[in-house]
Amino acid sequence: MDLFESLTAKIANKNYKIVFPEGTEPRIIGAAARLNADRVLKPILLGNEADIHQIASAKGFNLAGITIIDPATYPSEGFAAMVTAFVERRKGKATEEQAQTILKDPNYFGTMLVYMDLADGMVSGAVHSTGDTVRPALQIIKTKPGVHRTSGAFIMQRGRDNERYLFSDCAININPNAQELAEIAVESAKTAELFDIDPKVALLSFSTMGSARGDEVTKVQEATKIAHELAPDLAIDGELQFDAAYVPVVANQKAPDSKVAGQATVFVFPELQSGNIGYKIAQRFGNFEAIGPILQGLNKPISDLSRGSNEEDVYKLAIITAAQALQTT
Ligand SMILES: CC(C)(COP(=O)(O)OP(=O)(O)OC[C@H]1O[C@@H](n2cnc3c(N)ncnc32)[C@H](O)[C@@H]1OP(=O)(O)O)[C@@H](O)C(=O)NCCC(=O)NCCS
Ligand SMILES: CC(=O)OP(=O)(O)O
Repeated sequence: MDLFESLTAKIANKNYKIVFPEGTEPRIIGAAARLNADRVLKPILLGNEADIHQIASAKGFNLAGITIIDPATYPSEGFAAMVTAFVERRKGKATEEQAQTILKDPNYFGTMLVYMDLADGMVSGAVHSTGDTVRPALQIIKTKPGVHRTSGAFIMQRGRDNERYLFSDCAININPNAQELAEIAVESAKTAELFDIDPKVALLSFSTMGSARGDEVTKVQEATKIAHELAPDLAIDGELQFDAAYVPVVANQKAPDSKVAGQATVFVFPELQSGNIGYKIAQRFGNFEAIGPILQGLNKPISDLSRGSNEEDVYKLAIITAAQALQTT
């Protein structure tokens, strides 16, 4: 079964509420209208109601039954409760006065709806940068016990036979150290399983099993060792060049003893430059559909779109976000 058919079946009838802070963006409105019409989930659009309806009617989108919340006119009691919850969560890092201003930002407002269980997940980033989209989640939702860093994974899929992989971290950690990279690898395996990918995890480098030297290579070697300690039962190996990880004949030559080389399904990049560039090359040259970034390791699901996303990407990432909610509700 197609991944999205199977995820849609899993979340059907759960009525998950997914909040979209960029409620006046046509790609968001279009995706929300479809998600609502398909009865996949309950979208909440943030923004000025008149503006949203005007854009929807110009584009022919039907918003009947969709909740619209305008943070500017949110009931004062509800806003006061939000301010109190935010100040308490930030523990001395924001005053009440600062909170009043911060919570006017739609990404903070939407994240607070999730934190306060008024929504089950959030999808944003079609207009905002990743930093502006995820910072509220890092500060408010925070990571699950035992996870130190959230990271951003992409499901990469292509073709009718559902060729599907996971790439990470393509979104968050600019230069993770060995410990952080190991944790990203282990979290990525869990994300892969959630989306029906059998995790065989390759820690990528420009070196395969010591073929080159340098601090960058040592970091990946150390991360592989730590990842083995963190998850001894996981199929995980490194350091591997991409061809050694992906192409069986190259794997035979470069890493003949590896149980991952040549058959990797989860590709962990050594730092963000290569991760972000790598997924976009596979997407734009390789015709892979890139769904994400899916934020891993957070207490509740928050997803960050690429600003290059289209309506279909928004639709699919909302389904992924609701599917993550299955794990947390
Ligand atoms: C994600 C990012 C915005 C966070 O940067 P930042 O806001 O400057 O982070 P700070 O160091 O000020 O930390 C802010 C808070 O987030 C937390 N945090 C930062 N990075 C985190 C991570 N990876 N996981 C979990 N928490 C994190 C900090 O602990 C801090 O929490 P606190 O305020 O409760 O103490 C930054 O790492 C970044 O810009 N990454 C690249 C994003 C990007 O452009 N990607 C490419 C396109 S997808
Ligand atoms: C994930 C990503 O690269 O996001 P953007 O294209 O918005 O920078």
